[in-house]
Amino acid sequence: MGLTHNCSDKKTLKRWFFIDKRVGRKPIPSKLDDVRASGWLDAMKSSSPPRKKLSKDLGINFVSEEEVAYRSWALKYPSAITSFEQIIRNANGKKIALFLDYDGTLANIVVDPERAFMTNAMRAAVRNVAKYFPTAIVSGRPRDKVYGFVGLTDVHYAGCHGMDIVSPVRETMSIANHPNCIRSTDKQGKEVFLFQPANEFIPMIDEVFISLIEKTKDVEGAKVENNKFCVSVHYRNIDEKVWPAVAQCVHEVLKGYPRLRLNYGRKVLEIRPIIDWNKGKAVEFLLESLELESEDVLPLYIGDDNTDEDAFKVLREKNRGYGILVSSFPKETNAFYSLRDPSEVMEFLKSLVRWKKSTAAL
Ligand SMILES: O=P(O)(O)OC[C@H]1O[C@H](O[C@H]2O[C@H](CO)[C@@H](O)[C@H](O)[C@H]2O)[C@H](O)[C@@H](O)[C@@H]1O
Repeated sequence: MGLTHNCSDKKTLKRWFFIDKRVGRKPIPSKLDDVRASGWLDAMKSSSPPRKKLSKDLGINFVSEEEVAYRSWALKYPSAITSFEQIIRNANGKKIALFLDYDGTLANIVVDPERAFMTNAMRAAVRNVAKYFPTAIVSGRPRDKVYGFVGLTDVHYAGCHGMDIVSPVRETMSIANHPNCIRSTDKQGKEVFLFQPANEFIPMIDEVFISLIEKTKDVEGAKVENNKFCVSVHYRNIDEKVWPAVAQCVHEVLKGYPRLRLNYGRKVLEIRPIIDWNKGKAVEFLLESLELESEDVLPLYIGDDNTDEDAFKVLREKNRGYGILVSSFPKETNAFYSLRDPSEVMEFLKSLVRWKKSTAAL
């Protein structure tokens, strides 16, 4: 009983499920060796581990195993809240610039990507912090979409993992003459640079999107998002037993597109162009266009996902600033500091504002 190439074959998908439930056998036919051998499944499983239930406090001083592991990990990546004074000391009078990821950083992870709203309290915190520090949001979502969620005009936006940036015009920028850097006007009528280095991939991304919608149409819980320069295939709401079939669909489609590659996000497979551009490059671009490339600027980048690692890496390697990883479980990272979740991100942003106000009053 082999699995056909066509993952939208209803019978095949049902068969996967049924056999596994009935006899507990692994329903992995040979074609799936591709996705297993290449480590896709392991990466899918580890991309966003489910929150383990914390053991109940039984009235005695009890710290769960997970908490012990987290605390020991946090010795290497200390909390940006408890290390706040240290961060400020290290800034040593430099101007702080803030880069913020969206999903999992400014908004909690939720089952429906269309409903990943940020709270009004978080919006107010971002609005306030942007009054005192240059602030940019760098998201995997299309720029318009993330703007739709955030709705603030005083922050800068880079969408699609940095493949869709609007920035102030700066004639001296090396990238100003790049064919994909065009002058445009923003919603307020201001002249801006629109930098979309993966422009030529839009038709290819549309094609892949249509083909993945078709192939996954019978997979319960599958969601395919067209993010203009990349495609997200969400498996958060798919039964884990069907993940190999979904991985296989994506694998099959990608075979026909050697100029596209795969990234793992939080319960999402992200297909994107093979170009030398990522969130790290986007941060460098924004630092330059916002005239923040000087040594007197300390960039802080807060993010929760694998794609944010590119930005953490740039800051670490260039010894420029600090990455702050948002994670409630231990994870290898290029960040320097950590925060557990968006509520701690909000607390950190508020601390920055309080500190700025207190020093301004001196
Ligand atoms: O760079 P980000 O702003 O973090 O965007 C990355 C992806 O975020 C969204 O997916 C994630 O959040 C969803 C809502 O909480 C969640 O349902 C999903 O499981 C997460 O992977 C977005 O939908 C993706 O397109 C972005 O690439």
